[in-house]
Amino acid sequence: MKILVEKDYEAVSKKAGEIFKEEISKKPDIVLGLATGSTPIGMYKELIKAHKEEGLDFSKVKTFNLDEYIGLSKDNPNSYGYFMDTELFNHINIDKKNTHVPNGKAENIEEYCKKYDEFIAEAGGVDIQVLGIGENGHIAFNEPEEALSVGTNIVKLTESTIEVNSRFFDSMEEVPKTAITMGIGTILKAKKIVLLASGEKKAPIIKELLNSNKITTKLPASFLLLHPDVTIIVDEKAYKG
Ligand SMILES: N[C@@H]1[C@@H](O)[C@H](O)[C@@H](COP(=O)(O)O)O[C@@H]1O
Repeated sequence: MKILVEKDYEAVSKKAGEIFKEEISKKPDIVLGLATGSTPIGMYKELIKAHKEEGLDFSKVKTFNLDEYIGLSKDNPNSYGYFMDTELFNHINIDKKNTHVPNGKAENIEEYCKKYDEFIAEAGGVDIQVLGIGENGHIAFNEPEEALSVGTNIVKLTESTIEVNSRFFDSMEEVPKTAITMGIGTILKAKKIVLLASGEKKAPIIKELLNSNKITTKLPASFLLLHPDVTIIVDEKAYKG
C-alpha cells in the first residue's frame, strides 16, 4: 500500500486527478470504477477541467459506480445516480450508455446484483477504482460486520452511516436504510485502486488502517491490504500517523 500525504483537500484532488488523467490518456477505452460521497468531488472537478481545457477525451470511457441507495431513482437528488450526472457525467463527453450506477429501483435486486458483477466482467473489469472511506472503515457500502459479501449485494446500513449520511437529507427518517454495493471481492478485482481521505474526521480510521497488519471484517478497508496496487492519498488533517 502506497501512501501519499498532500497538504490539503485541493492537493489531494489534484493528485488523484493527475493519476486518473494519466490512466485515461494511456487507455482511451478505460473502465473506471467511481465513487460518490463528498471526497471525490474535487477529483471530478479536476477531470472536468482537463476535459474542457486539455481536451481529455471520455468518448470511449466506461464507468461503474460502487453503490446506490435502494428505493431511490436516478431523478432523486439524493441518489448516487443523480450525483454522478451532476458532479461529473453532465460536464464531460461521456456516452451515458457507458455509465453504470447500480439501479436502486431494480425489480429483482438480488438478480440485478449478480448481473452487475457479470456486466463489469464483460466490460473487461475495472482498470482503476477510486474509493472514499467511511468513518467506521466502510468502503462503498461494505459496513463492518461478522461477514462481508464477495460480490455485489444488498446491505443494511449501520446507524452510524445513516447518521453521517443524513447531512444530505432533510431528516434521518428519509435516509434509506438499505443499499446495493459492490462487494469486497468486486472491489479487489480492480487492477488499480486509489483511496482518498480528507479532514480530521477521517484521521482515526486512516491511522487504524495504516497501522493494521491484519484483515478483519470489522474494518472492511483492511481488505485493501491484500491488493497489490493501492495508493492512499490523504491530506495532512486526515494523516496523523
Ligand atoms: N457509500 C459512500 C462511500 O462510498 C463513501 O466513501 C463514504 C464516505 O463519504 P465522504 O467522502 O462524504 O466522507 O460515504 C458513503 O457512505
